[in-house]
Amino acid sequence: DSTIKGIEAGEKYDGSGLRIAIVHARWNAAVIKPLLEGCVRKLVNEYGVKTKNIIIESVPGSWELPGHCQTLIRKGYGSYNAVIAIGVLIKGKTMHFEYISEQVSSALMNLSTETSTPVIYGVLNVLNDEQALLRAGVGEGGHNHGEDWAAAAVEMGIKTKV
Ligand SMILES: O=Nc1c(NC[C@H](O)[C@H](O)[C@H](O)CO)[nH]c(=O)[nH]c1=O
Repeated sequence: DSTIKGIEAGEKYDGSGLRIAIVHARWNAAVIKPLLEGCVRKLVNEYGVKTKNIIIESVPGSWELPGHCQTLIRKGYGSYNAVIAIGVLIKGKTMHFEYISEQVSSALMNLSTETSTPVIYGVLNVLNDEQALLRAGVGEGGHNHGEDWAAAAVEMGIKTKV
C-alpha cells in the first residue's frame, strides 16, 4: 500500500523516548474504537513508545478536537512530541459535515504550524459507515489508518525533538 511505504520510508524510528497525546472524538464510536486501538498498538508494538507516555483523552465530537489539542499543547508546555487528533465525520443529509470538516481541518493545520508540536490529522471524512469501517481496518480489504497516524506521529515527533 503506497500510503504505508510513503509514511514509513526511511530509517526505523525508535519511539521509546517520545511522549504522545491522542485526542479522540466520541461520535461514531464503533469506528473510533478500532482506529484508536490500531494507533496505540502501532505506537507500542512497532515503535516502542512506552504506554505511560501515551496520553489519551476524549471529546464529544470532531468539532472539539482542535480546541482540546491546543489545551493539551499549552498545558503540557511542549512536553508532547506529537499530538494525534482522531475523529470520524460521516456525511449526513445536511451540510453539517462540510461545515465541521472544513473548520476542523484548517484549525488542526494551524495548530500544527503555530506551535512547535506536530498535530497529526486523524480525521476520517467519509460518505457512509462502510467507508469509515474500511478505513478503520474493519471489513474485507480494509486498512486501519490509525496505524499510519501512529507512524506519522513518531516520525514527526523525532524530527521536531529539540
Ligand atoms: O454531525 N456529525 C458529526 C459530529 N457532530 C458533532 C460535533 O463534532 C460537535 O461535537 C457538536 O456540534 C457540539 O459542538 N461530530 C463528529 O465527530 N462526527 C460527525 O459525523
